[in-house]
Amino acid sequence: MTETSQSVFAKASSAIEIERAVSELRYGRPVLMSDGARRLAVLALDCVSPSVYEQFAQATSDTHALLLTAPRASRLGVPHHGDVLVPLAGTSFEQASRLSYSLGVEAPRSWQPADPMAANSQELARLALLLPAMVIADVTDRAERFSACTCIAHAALKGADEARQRFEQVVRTRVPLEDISRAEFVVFRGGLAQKDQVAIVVGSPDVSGPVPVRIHSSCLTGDLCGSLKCDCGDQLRNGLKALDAAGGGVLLYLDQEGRGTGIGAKMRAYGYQHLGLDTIDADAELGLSEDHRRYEAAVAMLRDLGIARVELHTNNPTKIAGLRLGGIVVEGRSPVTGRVTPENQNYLRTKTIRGGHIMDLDTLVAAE
Ligand SMILES: Nc1nc2c(ncn2[C@@H]2O[C@H](COP(=O)(O)OP(=O)(O)OP(=O)(O)O)[C@@H](O)[C@H]2O)c(=O)[nH]1
Ligand SMILES: [Zn+2]
Repeated sequence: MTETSQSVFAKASSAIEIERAVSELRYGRPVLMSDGARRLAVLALDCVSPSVYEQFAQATSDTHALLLTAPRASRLGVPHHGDVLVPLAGTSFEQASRLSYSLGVEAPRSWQPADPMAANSQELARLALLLPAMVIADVTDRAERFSACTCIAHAALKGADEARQRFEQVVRTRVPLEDISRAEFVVFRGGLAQKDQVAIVVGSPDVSGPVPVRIHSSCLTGDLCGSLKCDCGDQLRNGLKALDAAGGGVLLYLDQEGRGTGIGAKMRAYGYQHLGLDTIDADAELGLSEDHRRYEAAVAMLRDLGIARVELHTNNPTKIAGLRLGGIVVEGRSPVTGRVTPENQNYLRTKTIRGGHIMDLDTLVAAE
């Protein structure tokens, strides 16, 4: 064995540190973040039981604080443009949970702007598909109480997504699909703390020219169950048909449930939408910004399939920008529409007005 091959597994890379931290947070255990001088203990409120929260409060001698992200702080009326920390001394688990994501809560009386390391802990929540409700304490002078916890370097978080976008094909095989002449599912594995991703190759696209490509974010409710609350199911099936009609293309089915926030957050947001909030404000109540999706995985999959130029099937300008950022040439755009229903009309209107989606909703409504 050479020295080089020994060292590969001897040293934890930034990506490994992050994946370990993500896993620990999901199991409700604290992680330590360090910048060399300071050590912060971080706990994801979304995953802990009241007893673990109380243990954490004790171990930090009640110096723990709650991170309120900028969207949540703004919804609560905190007069600061940015993330803030709210001291939690004497605050129960239920009170902390209400403060981080319930409706109709009063603004906290005491808060301070979050320092960059505390604020960046929300990156771990994003990767873990958890609400960014992080309980944080500076434990520099009592780090031994957390010696059993995974520790990550703060610097590891910056640029980690870009650094870890290597994807490998695992398997490629045919799947007969209704109304589609020929389809192959190509499974990719890799990325940072990500599940397997799938590219559906429809027909035999000519990769020497611009390839018709649809980037579809997973939507359990719409894709699988025919939910009327969004247009995803129609877009998925219409998208595949459009690629077939174009003589072949690729649909990237990305593991990005709830615009990259996860099914738990999406269902909480639906609960708030039933009470009258629109899709963006509902996410903001949960501390989430408008769109958490990233497109490095899409770029890597396209490159692996030999595709450098695309005709993108989307109404979402962010997807176009995401591919361009990764060096894919987007030569054109085709709209992808689904049925407009009484249940999804407000959602589509919000995406158009507040989200910048390119959609002539009035014409679509008139055509129904
Ligand atoms: N957080 C949140 N996510 C939602 C909501 N409704 C739908 N989604 C998610 O939004 C995403 C929609 O993805 P896409 O079908 O790719 O749609 P898009 O971003 O509108 O872009 P195009 O369809 O390409 O125009 C899916 O991940 C859904 O799960 C919602 O109310 N809240
Ligand atoms: Zn949907």
